[in-house]
Amino acid sequence: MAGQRKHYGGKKRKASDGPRDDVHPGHLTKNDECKIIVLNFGQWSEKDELVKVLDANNHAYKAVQKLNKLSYGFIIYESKEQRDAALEVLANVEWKNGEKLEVKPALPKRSVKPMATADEPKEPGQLKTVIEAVTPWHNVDYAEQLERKEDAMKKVLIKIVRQTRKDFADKAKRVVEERNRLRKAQKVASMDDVVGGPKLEVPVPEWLDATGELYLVANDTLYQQIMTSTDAPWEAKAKAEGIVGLISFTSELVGAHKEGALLTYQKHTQSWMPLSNGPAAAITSLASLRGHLLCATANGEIVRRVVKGRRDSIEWMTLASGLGAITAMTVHQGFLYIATTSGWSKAPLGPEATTVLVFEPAPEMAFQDVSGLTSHDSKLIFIQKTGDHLSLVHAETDGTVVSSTKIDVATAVTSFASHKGLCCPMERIAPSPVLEGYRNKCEFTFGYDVDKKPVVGFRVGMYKEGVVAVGSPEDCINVPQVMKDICKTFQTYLATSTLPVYDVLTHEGVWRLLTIRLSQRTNQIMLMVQANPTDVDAAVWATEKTALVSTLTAAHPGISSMFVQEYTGVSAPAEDHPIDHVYGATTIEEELLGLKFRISAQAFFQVNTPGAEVLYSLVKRFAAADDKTQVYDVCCGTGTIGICVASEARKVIGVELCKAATDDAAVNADLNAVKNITFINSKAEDVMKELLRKKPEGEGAEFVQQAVAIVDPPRAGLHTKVLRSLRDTRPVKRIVYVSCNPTVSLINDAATLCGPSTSNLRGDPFKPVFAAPVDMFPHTEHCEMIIVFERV
Ligand SMILES: C[S@@+](CC[C@H](N)C(=O)[O-])C[C@H]1O[C@@H](n2cnc3c(N)ncnc32)[C@H](O)[C@@H]1O
Repeated sequence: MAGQRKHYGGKKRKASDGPRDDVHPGHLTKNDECKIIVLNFGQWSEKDELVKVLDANNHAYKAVQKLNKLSYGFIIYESKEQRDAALEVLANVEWKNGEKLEVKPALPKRSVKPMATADEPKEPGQLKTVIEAVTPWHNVDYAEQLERKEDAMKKVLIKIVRQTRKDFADKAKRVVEERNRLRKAQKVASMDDVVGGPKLEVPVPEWLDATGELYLVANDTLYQQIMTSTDAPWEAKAKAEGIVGLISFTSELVGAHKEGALLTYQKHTQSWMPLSNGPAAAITSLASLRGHLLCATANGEIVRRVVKGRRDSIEWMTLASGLGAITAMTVHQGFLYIATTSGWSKAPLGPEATTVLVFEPAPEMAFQDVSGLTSHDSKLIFIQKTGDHLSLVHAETDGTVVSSTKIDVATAVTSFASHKGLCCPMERIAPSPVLEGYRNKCEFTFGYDVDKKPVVGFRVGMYKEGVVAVGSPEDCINVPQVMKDICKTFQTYLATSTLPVYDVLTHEGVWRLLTIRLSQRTNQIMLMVQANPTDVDAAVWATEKTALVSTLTAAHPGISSMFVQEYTGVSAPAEDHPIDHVYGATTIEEELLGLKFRISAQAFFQVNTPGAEVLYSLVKRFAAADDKTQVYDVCCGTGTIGICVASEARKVIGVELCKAATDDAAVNADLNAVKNITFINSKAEDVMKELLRKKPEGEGAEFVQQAVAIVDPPRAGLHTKVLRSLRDTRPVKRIVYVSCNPTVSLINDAATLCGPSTSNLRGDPFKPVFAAPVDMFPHTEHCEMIIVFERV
């Protein structure tokens, strides 16, 4: 470490002295007021990309900030006034792919509030216990955690449809505008006479019809209408004997059987699967309210399903009674509407609606003989018997009829629903094989607890919400015991150390982070201590490191490797920031699916080893590689996925940014005697285009007929250049996308792979064909998701 070490050699401050009180931690700097956050920076990992766009637009600013790890960036201005004026201008500036910059004023650092201490009143929700902060779902039954994650992943699949549909609609609009412009320029009367310019037709792929379907049951048959027009044909889809209610519920189509059971419709097999028991009284209609299933019963009640555990213990809570014969119901624009034999009523959906519903008449809906009711795109849609036939009526909320179309497949309907489908079938979530102590890597923070005592553990809330207090990891169920023990030893050591822990608010102090890696199969332990020894005398620092190594290794003989990283910066260091090896081996070894993997300190490795085995087994199955397939393992880390699939493929090429990881990957191929794999140390965006275009090389290259890309990018998702190259390379038939951030970057990347082609985005679109969530992080809301894309 260059530079002079001073101050702490003279024992000015000790860890036990606590944080400095004289520095106001929540101070607002001038810069904080003058920043704009660019939210959709994600696909451009470097700030230069934004600089280019701003310069091309002659935009004045002071600086651009972007951390490689984050998917957003900042533009800094000289003054608040300049910032405010820039906001409007920037909203119309486009990234190079035509996407508009998504900008808003950055939150001032005021949001970083002073650390709350035990004697200060706490703002509700600000401070949590460590267990709440690290494993917020620790109290939730595991079966229910899986249920919640499955529901969240289904929403991802629905959002992919919506986003892609929107992209097609926007493209169609742009085409019409362009044709109009040309029509005016060429002074011709009709669009047909326009010479040049894009074709008016923007064909929308069929899978996008999943956004809107109507279902009805008549003659014991389930019929479906794709909502392209009100008179679109009704198609028989499946047998539906005894189905007396239908509802789109957490993205599944749920049916109520006349004998009481609730069933889910399986689109791909066109069959019904049991969901749960129904209430005691016969069901006449179903509705979905804030994630709860409501049933209207033949005895005039509305009851809510209360699930205890994972669908195994069901109770029914009565929300309203004495309503007469309810023939149909739906939630629509803040009300629960019911149609009964004596007219319509509606109940406002206030906060108490999941415990009690109070109905009032809805005279505006003066429609008789209604046997099905749903809400779609701000309209009420219902089925009404008029004379000897049924009509499908679309109406406004004030009762105005927008359209009424004869239904010609039936004269009586037992149930009816609108349904927004998933973009592709999804497997049930694969649970984590281990629920406790599953993390093979943890990053512990040094800091002060709420009583200002130095501690090594986890922050008890979000830094951005002003929480800097740290708590002991002792109660964290996802942390292995040996890691907790090492933290305890370090904490005892802190009490004797002359060096204080780092204070994130004053940027003073030394001990910053302790990363522990534990190989779950070989029990080797690697430690990385991050410290800021700027103000420490060099000799003192050297003595301290020696003392630390001997204290920790004496107390924990399992420690096989130790590093120290000196870092003075404010936020996280770059991936390749140097680390000093201070003890034992430089790597540890882990085993996965019977294969061995060397792991270096800076290389990525999946944090849940048995979970990774589940994930990789699925990826291998979905990649469906054969001896005619060239596999690209994009963002390959230590080569784990590529090495696991290599035995089935003709050839595998791994691409990875981190040098330590590609070095490991090459060693790992040798360790496992895998010969048909090579690794390239590079940013994927810099090499993928060329790699994909290159003719297969090496032994058996002439047999290669298709390419499969397995992509496992960081949270920001794939770089646009990689997405473009994948789309624009015809031999890429299948993409297996493994996402650790499905609710954000996966949706965007899927829309890019599947959306309309543009001048920047060439090649036939892909379509999602299959999805499978994997729970790698029990007791937290995080979920890993795999989606397989194939060419349309
Ligand atoms: C989620 S990890 C997956 C690693 C590996 N597939 C595995 O399962 O262990 C993402 C990897 O992408 C790498 N990475 C990040 N940005 C990259 C880029 N622009 N090009 C290539 N690799 C990148 C990271 O270093 C990290 O190893």
